[in-house]
Amino acid sequence: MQPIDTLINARWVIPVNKERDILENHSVAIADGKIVDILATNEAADKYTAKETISLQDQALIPGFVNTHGHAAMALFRGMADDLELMTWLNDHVWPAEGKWVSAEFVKDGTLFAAAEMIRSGTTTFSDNYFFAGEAAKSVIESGMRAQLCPPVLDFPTNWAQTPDEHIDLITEVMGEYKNHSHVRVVFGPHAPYTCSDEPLIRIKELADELNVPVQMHVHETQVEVDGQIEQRGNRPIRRLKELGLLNSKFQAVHMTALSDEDIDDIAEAGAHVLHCPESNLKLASGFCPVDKLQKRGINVALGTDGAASNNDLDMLGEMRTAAMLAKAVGQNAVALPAYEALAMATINGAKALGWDAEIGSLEVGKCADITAIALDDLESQPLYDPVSHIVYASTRDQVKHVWVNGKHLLDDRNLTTLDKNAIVENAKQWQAKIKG
Ligand SMILES: CSC[C@H]1O[C@@H](n2cnc3c(O)ncnc32)[C@H](O)[C@@H]1O
Ligand SMILES: [Zn+2]
Repeated sequence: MQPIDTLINARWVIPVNKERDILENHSVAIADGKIVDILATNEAADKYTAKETISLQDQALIPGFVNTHGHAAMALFRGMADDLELMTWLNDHVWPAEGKWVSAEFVKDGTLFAAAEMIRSGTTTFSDNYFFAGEAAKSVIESGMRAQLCPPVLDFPTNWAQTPDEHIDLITEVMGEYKNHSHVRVVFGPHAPYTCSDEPLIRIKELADELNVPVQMHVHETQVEVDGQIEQRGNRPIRRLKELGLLNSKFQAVHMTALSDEDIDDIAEAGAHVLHCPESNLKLASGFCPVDKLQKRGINVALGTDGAASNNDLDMLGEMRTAAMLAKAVGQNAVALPAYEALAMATINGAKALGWDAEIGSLEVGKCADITAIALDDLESQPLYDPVSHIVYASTRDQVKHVWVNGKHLLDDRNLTTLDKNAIVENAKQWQAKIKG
């Protein structure tokens, strides 16, 4: 008998591996935060003595969701400015509000608030494109989640820094603090082609190469952006980034609508990743990312919610369903993005996009035990022919019952173990009262 920390028995284990397996009546054995075995439940009891055994009847274990793009602390602006197109939303509402309210305290509180929502909807790793990254990092660690932090660089002053160089210096400082951290990675997050001139982008490219870190950026969010950049700089945004040397296999391009065939060639040749945020794109009427076309060119497409101020939730189950539906509509092809591929987009593709796939993104021996359990026992999940179909097309986040990160139980039968839900709700209400004035 081999000693382990945790044995989870489940009706289904969906590893999201290359074989696209669905394993029935299987168990996941965990020791030192890692998956050490996945085996039939009737064999597990004879092989392992676990400090803790958890049996989940009619629940499915999947890899924790990887939310590849968002602005966590903006959860405190949820519902503040709805039903607007991107530039009106940013210029007339979001940027003025950020100028008034964003601070170290706002980011600490907002990131904890967002982390609580993400854990309760099955996300184990997220990417955060926001200011005061040092504060965000502390909240990530408190929550027990993993995060890629990509603090922004903009041409204009923000509450975090006055100049592009000051933004970059602050980013490299936080990067140094969290070098080799197991749960936090810090990368560059230049905001967008229309807010970043060549000079800071060239400096970011040089530093990213030197430090071997990714770059994440909003690119081709709308047709208006593309047309404006052609007029202002004589180039399409993706081509400009290629010419500046930024487009490579560590580049994470958020949104990617309004794409020409040449844009797709540029992304495919570079091996860059596309971070698709379907609900934010729909709500801001930004445009459509041609997911099916990109995947057929071998481009890795991952999934993100964007911030709760434009989505308006941080729910990867909902995002996955929307992505699967929208891919069919945009591709005019009902076969586009089938259920298992949508699940892969929300898990292993996200891990690949963040360069974290050696450790997370699938349930495989040797990987970290970042696991989400979804209940499929209630009326809404019957009859059940295929658990993956139900997870993608017929499940809601209240069905997320358990979440583990690195083997640590962060959500236990829908109760947060690292965060105080009532205190977080109270704190969010206080921010709302202040912001509303
Ligand atoms: C890059 S982080 C800081 C910056 O980005 C703004 N932002 C939030 N959501 C979006 C979006 O969908 N497109 C462009 N910019 C966005 C956020 O408010 C911050 O100012
Ligand atoms: Zn965004």
